[in-house]
Amino acid sequence: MFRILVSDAISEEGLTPLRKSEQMEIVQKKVSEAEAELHQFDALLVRSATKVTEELLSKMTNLKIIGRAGVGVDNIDVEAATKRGIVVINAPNGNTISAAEHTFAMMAALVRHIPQAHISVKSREWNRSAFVGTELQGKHLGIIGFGRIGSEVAKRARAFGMTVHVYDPFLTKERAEKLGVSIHTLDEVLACSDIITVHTPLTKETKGLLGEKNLAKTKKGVYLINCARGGIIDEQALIPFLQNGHVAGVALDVFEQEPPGDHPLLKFDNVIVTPHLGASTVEAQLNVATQVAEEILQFFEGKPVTSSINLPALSKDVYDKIQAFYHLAKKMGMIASQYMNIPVQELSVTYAGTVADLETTYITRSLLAGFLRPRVASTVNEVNATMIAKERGITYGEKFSDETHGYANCISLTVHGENKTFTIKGSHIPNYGDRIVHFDGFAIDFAPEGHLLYIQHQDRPGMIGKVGNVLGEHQVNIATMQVGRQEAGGKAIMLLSLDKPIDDAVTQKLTEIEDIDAVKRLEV
Ligand SMILES: NC(=O)C1=CN([C@@H]2O[C@H](COP(=O)(O)OP(=O)(O)OC[C@H]3O[C@@H](n4cnc5c(N)ncnc54)[C@H](O)[C@@H]3O)[C@@H](O)[C@H]2O)C=CC1
Ligand SMILES: O=C(O)C(=O)COP(=O)(O)O
Repeated sequence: MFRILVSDAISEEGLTPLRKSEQMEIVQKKVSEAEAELHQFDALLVRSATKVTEELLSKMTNLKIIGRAGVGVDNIDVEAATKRGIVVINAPNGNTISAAEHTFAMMAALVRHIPQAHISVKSREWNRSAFVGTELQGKHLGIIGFGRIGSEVAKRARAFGMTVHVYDPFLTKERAEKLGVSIHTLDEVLACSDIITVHTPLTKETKGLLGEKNLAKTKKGVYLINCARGGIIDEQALIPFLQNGHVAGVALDVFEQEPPGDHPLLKFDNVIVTPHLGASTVEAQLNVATQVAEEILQFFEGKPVTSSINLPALSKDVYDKIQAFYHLAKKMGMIASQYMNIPVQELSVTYAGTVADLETTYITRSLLAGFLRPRVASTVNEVNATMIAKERGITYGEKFSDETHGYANCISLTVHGENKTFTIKGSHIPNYGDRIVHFDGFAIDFAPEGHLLYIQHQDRPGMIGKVGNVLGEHQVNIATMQVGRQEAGGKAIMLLSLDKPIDDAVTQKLTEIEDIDAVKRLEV
C-alpha cells in the first residue's frame, strides 16, 4: 500500500486513477495538519501553494515521488529532492491553454480598463469618458519566453491583428517562422513593444529580468503583463515607472510573495490583479491532476515516468526496450562495487550490439546507482546517482563498440581504482535472462542473482570438493556453480550462487583452503 499526501486543492475527478487503485491510499491534508504522519507518505501531490523545502523533505523520510499538478516547480527544492533520490514530476502542458487565455483576458482587460470600469459601475457611477481604451489590433506585442504558453499567446495575438516580437534565447528561426513571429534581442523587444508579456520560468537569469534598467528601455506608455512567475518583473522597480506614467498599466496574476498582502502596487488604479488564476479552470485542473495521478500510478507500478524534472525523459516504448539492460546494468554495477571494495575514480561503460542503439543514458544511470548502492548509506537511485558520483569524485563515461564477444548485445564495465582495474561484461539473452560472460579476465557464464560467492584459486584437482565440504559443514546449500580458467593448471575462478548468505567465519574457512587466493561475497 502506498500513501499519498495531497496537500493542495487538486481536482477530485483528476485523482480518479489513484482512487481506483487498491494499492493507493490518498490523504488530503495541508502539510501543517499532517505533521505527525509526514514520515509515512510515499508520494506528495502539490500545486503552487505547498512549499516543498529541504526541511519538509527531511521529515518525509519515506517519500519517493513529488507530483506537481501544474508547470512551475519553483515551490519545490528540486535539488534537495534529487539529493534524496526523490523523483519530481510535473504536468507540463495540461494548463497551457488556460494560462494563455488568462493572459489574453488580462491583456484585453488592461487596455480597455475593464476591472476599473466594472468597479465604477458597481459603485453606481456612469463615467464613460474615464475609461477610454486602446485597440489591440495593429499594436506590437513583445513576448519574453516563447515556450508552450508564450506561443499560444502569440497565436491569439495574431488572430487579433497584432504584430508579435519575441525574445527567447532558445527559440529556433524555423519555429518562429512557423508561428509567424519575429525573433529579436531583449533590447529590441523592450524598445518596440506597446505591450510586453513574460512567459519564462523563474530562474536566476529571469529573476528581475524587467528591473529598473530594462524598464527604462521600454516605450513610454507601455503595458506590462506577468502571468508567469512573481519576480520576473521586479515589483519594487515598477513603482517609479507607474508613478511617472512611463508604464501605462500592469496586469499581474502572480507575485513575489503570494498572497501579496498590503503591497504598494495594489494602490495603483492602473495595476490590475488576479490571485494566481492562470491555471484555475475546470479543464486545466482536470488535465494536470489526471496527468500527475497517472504518472504516480505508473511510478509505483515500476513503469517509467515521462515528465520528470530530475530524470531523463523516457517513453513507455523506449522503457520497454531498455528495461532488460537497465536491470542487467544495475546488477553489474553492484557486483563491480563489491568486488572492487576500494576507492574508485572512474567507471567506463561500453555498449556493443543491439544495446548500443538504445537510450543508454538511462542504462548508465542505472549502472551507476547499482555501483553506488553498496557504498552509500542513504538512498541512491537513478535520480541522484550522477549527483552522488560527482560528490564522491567518481567520473563515468559511455563508449560504443562492435565487440560483442559473440553475443547479440554486450555491456562492458571497467572500474578504475587505486592501482587496480576490474572489468565485468554482461549480456541479456531473451528467454534466458541476464548472464555475466566475463569476470576480471575470465570467460564465465553465470546469472547475476542472489547470494553470490566468488573464489579465485589455482586450477588443481579437488578444489570444487573442498569448497563444497566447507559450505556443507555450515549447512549452506549451493544452488549453481560456474568455473572459469585462463589455462589448465593456472589461475581459475568459481562463481557459486548460494541459498543463503554466508558469514565471516565461513569466508575465513574458505580462505584457509590451500590454493585459494581470494574469496568475496557478492550480494545482488
Ligand atoms: N499563472 C499561472 O497560473 C501559470 C503560470 N505558469 C508559468 O508560466 C511560465 C511559462 O510556462 P510554459 O510556457 O509552460 O513553460 P515553457 O518551459 O514551455 O516555456 C518557457 C520558455 O521560456 C524560455 N526562457 C527560459 N529562460 C529564458 C530567458 N532568460 N529569457 C527568455 N526566455 C527564456 C524557454 O526557452 C522556454 O521557451 C512558467 O513560469 C510557468 O510556471 C504556467 C501555468 C499557469
Ligand atoms: O502551473 C503553474 O506553473 C502555475 O502557476 C499554476 O499554479 P497552480 O497550480 O494554479 O497553483
